[in-house]
Amino acid sequence: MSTKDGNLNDGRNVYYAGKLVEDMANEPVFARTLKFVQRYYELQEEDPETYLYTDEKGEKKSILFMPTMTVEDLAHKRRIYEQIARESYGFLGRTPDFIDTGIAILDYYADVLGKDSRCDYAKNARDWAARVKKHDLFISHAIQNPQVDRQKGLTELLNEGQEFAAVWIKEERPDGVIVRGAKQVNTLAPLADELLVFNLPGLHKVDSKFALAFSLPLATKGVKMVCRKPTMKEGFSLKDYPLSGSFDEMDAFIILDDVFVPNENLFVCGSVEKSNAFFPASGFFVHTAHQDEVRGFVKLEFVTGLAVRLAEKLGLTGFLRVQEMLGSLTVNLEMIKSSIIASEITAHMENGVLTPNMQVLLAVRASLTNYYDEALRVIAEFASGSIVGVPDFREFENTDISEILKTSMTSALLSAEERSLLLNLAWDVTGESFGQRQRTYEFLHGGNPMWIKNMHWLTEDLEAANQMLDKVLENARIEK
Ligand SMILES: Cc1cc2nc3c(=O)[nH]c(=O)nc-3n(C[C@H](O)[C@H](O)[C@H](O)COP(=O)(O)OP(=O)(O)OC[C@H]3O[C@@H](n4cnc5c(N)ncnc54)[C@H](O)[C@@H]3O)c2cc1C
Repeated sequence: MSTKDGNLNDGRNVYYAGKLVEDMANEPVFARTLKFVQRYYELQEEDPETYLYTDEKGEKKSILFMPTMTVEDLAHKRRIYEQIARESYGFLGRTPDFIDTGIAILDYYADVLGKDSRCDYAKNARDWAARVKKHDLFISHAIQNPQVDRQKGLTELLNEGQEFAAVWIKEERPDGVIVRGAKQVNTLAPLADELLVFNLPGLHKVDSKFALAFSLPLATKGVKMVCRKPTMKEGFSLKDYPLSGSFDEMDAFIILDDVFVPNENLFVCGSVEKSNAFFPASGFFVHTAHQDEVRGFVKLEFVTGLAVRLAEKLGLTGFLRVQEMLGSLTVNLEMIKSSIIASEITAHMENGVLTPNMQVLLAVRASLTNYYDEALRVIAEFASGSIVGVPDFREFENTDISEILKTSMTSALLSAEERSLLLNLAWDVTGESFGQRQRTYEFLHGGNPMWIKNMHWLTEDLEAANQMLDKVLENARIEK
């Protein structure tokens, strides 16, 4: 049973539309998206030269598991991320390649996890990475805690009786721990093989009960995934909903209801210091960011292309204001493309792995949120009221109205049906719940932009700026 095989009826507890899902394949919202997630595996069969590599044991593995040693390795992986993202036009954010990037280098970073009297966490992480690579498992990740009260610490909340404000160690046993709690959103978890649970940095000394990182199969007893409402519209064709008809990237609220985590699945247990180190010091943060920004670039490319297409087909390109708006979008796109390449060229060796420049990737992440929004605003403005004047596509087959409808909606640039298709695509991206979820995703999935910017200025190299400032101030000071 695995994502790769597509048989997900392994006893996992997925709650959707008010009931426990009996057969995942019978729910279109899962089945249709799964097909696109599985493209990741199909590409390996279709083009093994590009999508596989030979590891140190001489075994063929997904190229995503290849540790990056040279700038060309990073560039090669970028091209792979791009191709995988193009399968969903960038609208599936958490395809298997995202966590694969961290698994690829975990061997090199695992020592940071150390060991204690319970177990050897570094070995656990290495064994897990080897298993994930061998079976090419799809790992979903759950980091962010439910938004209960961000002004209070986790221990304080637990003492107040909030058992689901985060995931905590309820009971310690010689062979493992019982954990309880929740994570607020986990994208594509219902379709994955395993769940990787960990914390962002920020635990306090008193929070040792919350200091955890572990992975579990989704069918583990006590793991409950409660899905949000669908954005996919059933009963309509792709002509009406070209994107939302295919790519509902389901998000779920994760409940861990007294779940047993065996020692061998633990990567952190009880150490606040290790929990705070897990994301940045395991290499996951930076390597997943490389994949994530490339995927974001593909999506930005898609919406930029859509804006240009709309301007052309709706006869808007003669207006100076429209030309400036389009230029702004293509400038944004070029900035993102070049910056991703810059993050590779300015990479550095870390723990024996060539690691992209995080400062550049964070700049991309912070900018993408704004650039994506800008493209959406341009699309909405260009498509204007036309976007909500598009009929149900079935009207084009309705003999009562079809002829006059086609005549009245056709322009010199577009037939009625082509015009409706294009506007439906624009509506999917800007207006539909699908588009709104995608917008929220771009704004928040990589962390609150507030924190990204906070991190960025604190770590920016401003030495040259400071030297100039010192010089100009000194010159002014010494003037007689
Ligand atoms: C569509 C979507 C998919 C996602 N998928 C995943 C996933 O698969 N796995 C996963 O782990 N996460 C996922 N996320 C969660 C994502 O990681 C978080 O939403 C994101 O990190 C923001 O955190 P938050 O929602 O807890 O907001 P918070 O950081 O709590 O921010 C909420 C508000 O409170 C303010 N605030 C919070 N703390 C402070 C403070 N200390 N000081 C001042 N102001 C503060 C913020 O400015 C903001 O206005 C997803 C999110 C979205 C929207």
